[in-house]
Amino acid sequence: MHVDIGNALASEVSPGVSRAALERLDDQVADAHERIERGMANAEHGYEALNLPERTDPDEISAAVEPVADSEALITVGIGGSALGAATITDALAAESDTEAVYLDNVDPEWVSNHLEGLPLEETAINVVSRSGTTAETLANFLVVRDAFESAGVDWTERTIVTTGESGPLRDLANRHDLPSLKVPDGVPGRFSALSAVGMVAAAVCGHDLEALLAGAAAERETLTGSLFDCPAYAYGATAYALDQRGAGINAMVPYAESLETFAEWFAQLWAESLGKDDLGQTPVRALGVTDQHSQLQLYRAGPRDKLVTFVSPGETDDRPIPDTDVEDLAYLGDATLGELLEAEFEATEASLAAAGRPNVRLELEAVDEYELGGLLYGMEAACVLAGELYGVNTFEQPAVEWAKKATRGLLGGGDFEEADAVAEKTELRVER
Ligand SMILES: O=P(O)(O)OC[C@H]1O[C@H](O)[C@H](O)[C@@H](O)[C@@H]1O
Repeated sequence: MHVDIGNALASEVSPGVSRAALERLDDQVADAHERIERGMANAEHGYEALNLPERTDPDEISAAVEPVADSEALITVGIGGSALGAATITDALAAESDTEAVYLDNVDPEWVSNHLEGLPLEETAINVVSRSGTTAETLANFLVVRDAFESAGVDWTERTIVTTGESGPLRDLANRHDLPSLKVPDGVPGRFSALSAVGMVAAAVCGHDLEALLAGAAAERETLTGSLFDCPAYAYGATAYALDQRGAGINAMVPYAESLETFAEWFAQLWAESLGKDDLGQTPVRALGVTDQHSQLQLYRAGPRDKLVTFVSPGETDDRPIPDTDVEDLAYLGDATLGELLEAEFEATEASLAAAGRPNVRLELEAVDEYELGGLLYGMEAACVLAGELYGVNTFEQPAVEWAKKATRGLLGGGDFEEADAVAEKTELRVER
């Protein structure tokens, strides 16, 4: 991954960060890097995630998925960090796989039923992922999926792989049915676990190259040094932090490839859950080039100066010529390809923001393949850990998410939680038709 922060400089945009300020920030980056290296060396909670390129064993994952390796479809049941990393990888590489990868993260009943109805269950694998093994949405969806397999006369125990923590209800279930199971590595929070079994079981079932994913991540790990000027990941994390400090409290992630749309979702969880605490943090927004040029660009170029736009350039992609036409005004299109049009729109949009003095940063991939994806995921995780150090927040916890979880359990009779009482105490000011 390369990063270009030229359009974040104060000489070009506002808010922007001056070269002198970046130099000063680099001292803080050096201190943060020392802290990060120490955390990695001591396998501390969270920091341990940055050791995954060396710790993850691709052979263990390949062996676990062996019985279902050639499945026509794969249902991954998980949510948040237990789904988005896997989905980012398999969505990005979908064109290279014959396996249809489906993710059941939501519990919208109609949506779940629609997904299950179209699948050839006797040729479908189930990948259940939950670090805690207790997440209501995941466990509920798994029970629904199991039931659908049983109703279709398919033995789900032959087709299921479990990835979970050392203990918990899902671990018990895996043991009881003797299911192939993998462990969520210790010290790795869900949103930092894409490069472990959590994200890579789905990739393995879909036939992707796990070693290349890890090699790309390992190459990015090699760039982690004490200076943002030598490390793309730190350059991104430090620039995003500095811009937030100067008023760009929103970070719009805009990949210029359909295949990377899920990456923006993964990034949103990483950035929001890791940095959104103590009244601090930068709000991630998901967008897609070129589509959202025609819906959101107006705001990004002319709205409040509270945004950083992060572009992701996918590098080399398959191309398709635009057929010639005898309509004179459209003749210029016939000389181009769809890829050239996409690239021109990307460069034009980037320039249009810079010309309006709006900060933007470019993440560059050479291609959307395993190696580059491994580097992108690792690089953004390292950027996030660095940003967390600069903000001074606890990057690896998410206490605010727990409140609604408890309230939900309380409402469903799953225990006595005072949070559930607050639901009944809601203030109403209804406007009725
Ligand atoms: O993997 P699980 O324990 O099922 O957790 C899944 C997700 O749910 C939680 O609410 C957390 O906020 C996320 O960080 C986590 O990734």
